[in-house]
This record gives sequence, structure tokens and C-alpha cells, in this order.
Amino acid sequence: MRIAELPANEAARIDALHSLRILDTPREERFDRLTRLARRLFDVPMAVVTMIDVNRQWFKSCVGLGDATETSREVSFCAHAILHEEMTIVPDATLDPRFSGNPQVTGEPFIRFYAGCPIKSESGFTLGTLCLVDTVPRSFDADERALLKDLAAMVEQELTAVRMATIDELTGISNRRGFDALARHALANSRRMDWPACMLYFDLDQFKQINDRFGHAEGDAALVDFAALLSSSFRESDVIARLGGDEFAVFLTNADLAESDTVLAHFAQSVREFNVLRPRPYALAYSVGVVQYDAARHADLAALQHSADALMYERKKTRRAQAG
Ligand SMILES: Nc1nc2c(ncn2[C@@H]2O[C@H](COP(=O)(O)OP(=O)(O)OP(=O)(O)O)[C@@H](O)[C@H]2O)c(=O)[nH]1
Repeated sequence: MRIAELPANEAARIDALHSLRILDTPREERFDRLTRLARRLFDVPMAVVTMIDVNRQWFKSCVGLGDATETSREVSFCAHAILHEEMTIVPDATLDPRFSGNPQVTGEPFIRFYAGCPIKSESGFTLGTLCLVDTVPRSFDADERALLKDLAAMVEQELTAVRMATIDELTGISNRRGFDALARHALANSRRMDWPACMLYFDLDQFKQINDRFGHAEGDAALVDFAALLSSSFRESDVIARLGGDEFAVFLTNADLAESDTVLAHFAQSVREFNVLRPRPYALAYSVGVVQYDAARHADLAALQHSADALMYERKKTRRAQAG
């Protein structure tokens, strides 16, 4: 078995993949219908949409592989397929030195045939593949190649649709819909693992004044700056979003109130430094409410969000009163 080398643009490719925020999201019918269709059209037992992450291949959708959601990158056929512009066809894996000793060939699920068509991001990075797998050797003619390419293009369209529906166009972080999906998933995970989780609800102070005094474009720039400060201060595993207007939220997994306060202090310092080092005609200021998830108080994510919003509003009122 040969382990695939890394693509030349690996760091930028991983950034592009992570910015889609699709990894570890739940299964979606829009992708499942394409893998089901592929399995039927090509009469293969397995069809998968994979994303090649740093150390693993993660399945956005798979039929015929049971409940598997990922494998290590080392044993991934698709880690090889993403190195090529054209699709990768392996008629018989036992005869291919890259794969003959692969545990997925020598053992379950006994892969023999593989066809993987690269899936690209809108910016042109190969994120993963749409692949077909069979347990018997087979050939793949020109018509079949064209058909697989068409299906891969449909997967790319769905990825674009997901991005457009879940990412805030101005700031590039998740929008409300993206936040709801990712944070709900993260909350379910925290409950299962019995981890603490916190919701942080931010609202910029006096934001309307930035628009009124310096123009809408400057207001937009302030929102972009704030989103970038959030993104650089929190972990990649945290869910960061612009919920709308000048409201932002962060969902912290495996963090209690004390840890949230530490992270928030670090964030406040970053904002202070930003205001000094990148002087704009105004300073960024915000109010924030932090609430730790408590199953007895919060029936669901919406209830948690509501508590954090209410607390933020209390803080804002206090700040306003103090400002006089
Ligand atoms: N530039 C810009 N402005 C926006 C955008 N979305 C909403 N706004 C403006 O954001 C402002 C939000 O107002 P508020 O949060 O009520 O005002 P504020 O001045 O921050 O008030 P406080 O939160 O009480 O300090 C409104 O004036 C909206 O028009 C956007 O995408 N870009």
C-alpha cells in the first residue's frame, strides 16, 4: 500500500474545506439522493461523497457502507484521487501497487473496483470526491465516465447551495441558518458526552452611529472586522456566526462559564488592540451575554439563545446607563 502524498496546495485546500463548515454536519437528503442515484445508475454496492480533511476522509453521504462516517486519510482511496484533475479509475485494486495492501482491499469491505471523481470548491480547490466502489473488478467506459462527471457536478452545485444558504455573504462566517444547524448538532454532541457548553450573544454598541456618520460601507467594514476578530479569537471547533444586523453568536463546546470568561477576556483584549492598532474613525464596542447550557432551564437551542440574548440586553442597558 502506498500512502498518498499531500497536494501542493494542501494548506489552502484545507482552509477552503474548513470554511465551508460542512465537516461533521448531519446527513442531508440533497446529497443522499445523489449517492443513491449513483449506486443505482452504476449498479455498484457503495457510493460515497467524501471530503478529505487533515487526517481523515469524512463522508457527507454514503450508501452501502453501513453507519461509517469517516476513515483515516492513510487508507483513503480518495486521498489519491484528489491529487489528479481527472477522475481516478482503479479496475482491480489487488493489481494496483497503491492499493493492493490496503486494509480495505485485504479486509472489509474488500474493495476491488474504485472510481473517484474530484469535487471542487467554487474557488477551484479539490475538497474530496464522489466515488463508486465495488467488491468485484470491473471496467469503466467513456459514457460511464461522463455520467459520473455529471453527478459530481451536481454534488458541487449542492455544496454551493449549502454555502449560499448557511454562510453570511458579507463576513464569510455562518449566518443564522448555518448557526442553528451547527450549534444544534454541537449541543446534541455536548449532551451526549456530558460536556458543558456555553452560548455567547454579541451585539455591537452604537453601530447605527457608524453607519450614520461614516456611511454604510464603513458600517460593513466594521462588521467584517468584528467577524474576523471573533474568528481569530475562538477555536475552529466553536460555532461562530452573524445572526443578522450587528448581532453575532458563538457556541462553545466543552467549556463552562469560567472558561468562557477567560476566552472572552482574551477576545476583549484583541478588540482593544485592534482599536489601537487599526485606528478607524470609531472604536468597535460590543455588549455580550454568556449563558451556560442547563438542561433544566433550556429546552432547546432556541431557549439557550434567548437567555443569552436577554442577558446581553441587560448588560447593554447597564453600559448605556453608565455612559450616561
Ligand atoms: N452597514 C450595515 N448596516 C447594517 C447591516 N445590517 C443592519 N445594519 C444596521 O445596523 C443597525 C443596527 O442597529 P441597532 O443595533 O439597533 O443600533 P446600535 O446603534 O448598535 O444600538 P445599540 O445596540 O443600542 O448600541 C441599523 O441601523 C441597521 O440599519 C449591514 O449589513 N450593513
